Amino acid sequence: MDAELFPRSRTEIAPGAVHVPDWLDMERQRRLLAACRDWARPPAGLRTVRTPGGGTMTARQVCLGHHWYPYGYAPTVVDGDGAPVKPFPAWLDTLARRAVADAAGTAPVKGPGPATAPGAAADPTPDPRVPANLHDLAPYDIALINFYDGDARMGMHRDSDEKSDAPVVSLSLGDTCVFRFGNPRSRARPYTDVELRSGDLFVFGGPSRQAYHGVPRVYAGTAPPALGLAGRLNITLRVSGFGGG
Ligand SMILES: O=C(O)CCC(=O)C(=O)O
Ligand SMILES: [Fe+2]
Repeated sequence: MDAELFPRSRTEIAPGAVHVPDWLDMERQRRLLAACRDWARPPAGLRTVRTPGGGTMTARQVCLGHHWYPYGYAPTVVDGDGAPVKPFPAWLDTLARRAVADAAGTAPVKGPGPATAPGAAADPTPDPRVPANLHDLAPYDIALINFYDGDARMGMHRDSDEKSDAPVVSLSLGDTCVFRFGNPRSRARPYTDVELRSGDLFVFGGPSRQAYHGVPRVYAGTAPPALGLAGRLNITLRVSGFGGG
């Protein structure tokens, strides 16, 4: 869409942390946005997250599969309306596996393959582009969907409440942000600031699975007009490792 002076390309930001620009085309972005709008509805919809210190997170959030709250997971919205968390659909697991394969650079094809309609049953046949070892990964079963509007941002943190070291898959829709990706030891430098735009994929696993990361800035009004979203949505897909579903 943009005529870039320097085209954006797949980049390894840190060991095991890969940025794949423009992974979702506009049609897939629209479908994912429509799904997010459904998930955001009550019950168990978009909520403001309160932190134990008495503060609130500026990004509002909705979860699928397992409900995240600071700092753990529950089957119901224990810090909200108490409703059961919405189910994690099989098509998001398929999408996450394709994302991991594409980010690893083991799959020649860019993009998530045939569009999978939200709500559609997952295709049971293995995707030939997904390397065999990915089929051994436990299913992705958690989605955290963060909505950033106004001055929303997210402080440096680790995704450490899961019991699996499977890579975290992050998809961005809407406004461009600065995604700060650091190291597993501290919130401080070294870190790298990456611009995440609508449709971009970011995967972090391996030695970067426990790296600190955050969103210091969102550029309001930068979403592609064709998407029809004011603000930014981020969808992070994770493997719980909790066992027993
Ligand atoms: O919004 C983002 O890009 C990051 C979200 C995130 O780090 C999280 O939900 O744990
Ligand atoms: Fe995170």
